[in-house]
Amino acid sequence: MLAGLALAAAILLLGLGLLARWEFDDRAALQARAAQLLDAVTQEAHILLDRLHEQRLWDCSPASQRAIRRLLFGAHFFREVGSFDADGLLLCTSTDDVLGQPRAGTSRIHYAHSGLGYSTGVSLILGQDQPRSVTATVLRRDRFNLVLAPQAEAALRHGAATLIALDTEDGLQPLFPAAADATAAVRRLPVPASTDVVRETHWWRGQFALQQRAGMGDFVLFTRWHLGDVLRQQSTLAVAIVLIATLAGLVAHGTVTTWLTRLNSIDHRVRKLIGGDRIVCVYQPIVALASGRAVGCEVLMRLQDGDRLLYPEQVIPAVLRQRLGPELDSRVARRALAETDRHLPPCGPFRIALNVLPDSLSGEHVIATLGEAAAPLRARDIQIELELTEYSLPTDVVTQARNLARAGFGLSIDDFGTGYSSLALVRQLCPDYLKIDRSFVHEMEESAIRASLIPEIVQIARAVDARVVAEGIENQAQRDRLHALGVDYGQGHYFAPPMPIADFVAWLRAQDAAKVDAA
Ligand SMILES: Nc1nc2c(ncn2[C@@H]2O[C@@H]3COP(=O)(O)O[C@H]4[C@@H](O)[C@H](n5cnc6c(=O)[nH]c(N)nc65)O[C@@H]4COP(=O)(O)O[C@H]3[C@H]2O)c(=O)[nH]1
Repeated sequence: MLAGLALAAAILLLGLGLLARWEFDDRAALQARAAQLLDAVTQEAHILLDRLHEQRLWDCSPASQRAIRRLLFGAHFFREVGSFDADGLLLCTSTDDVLGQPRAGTSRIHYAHSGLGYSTGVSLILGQDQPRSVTATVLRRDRFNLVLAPQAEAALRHGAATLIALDTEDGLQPLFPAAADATAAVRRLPVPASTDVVRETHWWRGQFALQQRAGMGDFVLFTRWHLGDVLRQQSTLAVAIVLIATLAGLVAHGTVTTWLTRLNSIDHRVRKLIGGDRIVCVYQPIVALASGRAVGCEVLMRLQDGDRLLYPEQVIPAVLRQRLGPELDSRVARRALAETDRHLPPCGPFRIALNVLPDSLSGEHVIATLGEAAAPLRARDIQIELELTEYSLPTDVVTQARNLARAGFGLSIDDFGTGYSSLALVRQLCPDYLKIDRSFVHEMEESAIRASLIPEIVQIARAVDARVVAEGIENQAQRDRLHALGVDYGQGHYFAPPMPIADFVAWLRAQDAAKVDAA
C-alpha cells in the first residue's frame, strides 16, 4: 500500500513538475516577445513624436493634418495623433475630418521620467453622426499624443502573458492589463533594483518574476505563476498525469502485494530455509517397553525461521509441493548423523530412525549420501533405519525396500494402520518395524474401534517377523496396556519429548545412571 502511494506521489510530483516547467518556459518566451514588442512601440513613438515636434505640426492647419497622416501611414503601431495647445488643451486630431472629433474620457495617465506618458483604458468617442466608444492606449509627450493601433494593443495584451508595468516616479504602474486588480498585484511585486535583466524564480511559491531593464520610464514585465493557473491551462495533461499516477500506484500496489505475499508464503520461506540449511534436528528416544531401556531414537526435523520454529506439519506440505523431499531428507540425515556421531556416548547396539519422503528413495543421490553419512556410525554398532509413512509408499516400494536393505539400512513402516497395505505387500517389504500411529494409542482409553486394531497390527508384525513400535505414549496406563498387547517398543512424551542433541545425550546418561542405581 505504502509503496503504491509513494510511486503514485512520485509520478504525480514529477509529472506536475515537468508540466509546470514547460508552462514556465512557455510564459518566459511570451514575455520575451512582449518585451521586444514594447521596445519597438516605444522606439516608433519617439521617432514619430520627434518628427511632429521638429515640423511643429500642432497648428491643426490642413497642411499639418496632411503631414501627420503621411507620418501615420508609415507607422506600424499607431492609428491617430492628437494635437494640444501649450496649456494641454486638445486642439484637433488626425481623424477630425474623417470621423469627427474624439473626446477624452476617464483615463489614468502615467508620466514617465523620459517624458513619455502612457494612458491605458482611455475611452474615446469617435464620430459625430454615429458616435462609437473605443477604449485605447494613448502615449503622450509635450503637445502630441499617439493612439495605439488595436492590433498592437492586442499583441501586447497577449504577449505580456500576465502583466506589463511601467516604472514611474509614483512607483510601478500596470500597463497591460490595466484592470484595478493588476495595480494591487503590481504593488506586491518586488521593485527591480538594477538595470540588469533579472530573472527571479519563485516557482516553489507558485510565482516568478522576469524583470527587465529596470529603471525610471522603463517597462517591467512580470509573470505571475500559480500551480492552479497551470492546471487550468493544461487541464487535459494534468488529468492524464493524475490518471497515470493513480494507475501506476494501483499496479505497484498490486505487484508489491503479490511480491510480498509470495515472499511471505510458506513455500518461499521453506525453500529459502532448507537451502540456507536452517534445519534443526531433535531426537526422541525409542524405549523397550519390557526393560525401559532406550534402544534408539527417531530424528525429527524443524526449520529455524527467525526466532521461531516451523514444525513438520507446516513444512512437509510445502516440501512436497516444491519437490524438495530429497534435498530436505539428505540435509536432515547429514546433520543428524554428524551430530549423533559427535555427541552420542558409546552405548552398545543402538538405532537411529530417519524419516524419508517417497521422492527421496528414487534418487540414487539420497541413498548414497545416507550411506556416506552412516558409515562412521555403523562402525560403532549403530544401525540406521529409514521410516516410510504407510499412506505415502512409493509405487515401486518393493524394489526400493530391497535397495535399502542391500545398502544396509533397516526399514520401518510409519503410521501403520492409517493406510491400506495388504498383508502380502507387507510380507514383500520385509520391514524391521511397524510403527503404530499415535492416534491409535490416544483412542485406546476410549475403547474406540481403531484401538481394537492394535492386536491385529501386532499379529501382522509377528507374521512378517517385524517388531512393533507404538508412538505417542503419554501415560503409564497406555504404556502398560501396549506392553500387555505385545508391543515391543514405545515412543512418546511419557518417556521423553523430542530434544536437541545435548539434552538427548544428557537424558540417555541420566537413564543409564538410574539403571545402575537400581541395580
Ligand atoms: N501428541 C503427541 N505427539 C508426540 C508424542 N511423542 C512424539 N510425538 C510427535 O509424534 C510425531 C512422530 O513422528 P512421525 O509419526 O514419524 O511423524 C513425523 C514424520 O512423518 C514427519 N517428519 C518429521 N521429521 C521429518 C524429517 O526430518 N523428514 C521427513 N521426511 N519427515 C519428517 O513429520 C511428522 C510429524 O513430526 P512431529 O511434528 O515432530 O511429530 C512427531 C513427534 O513430535 C506424544 O507423546 N504425544
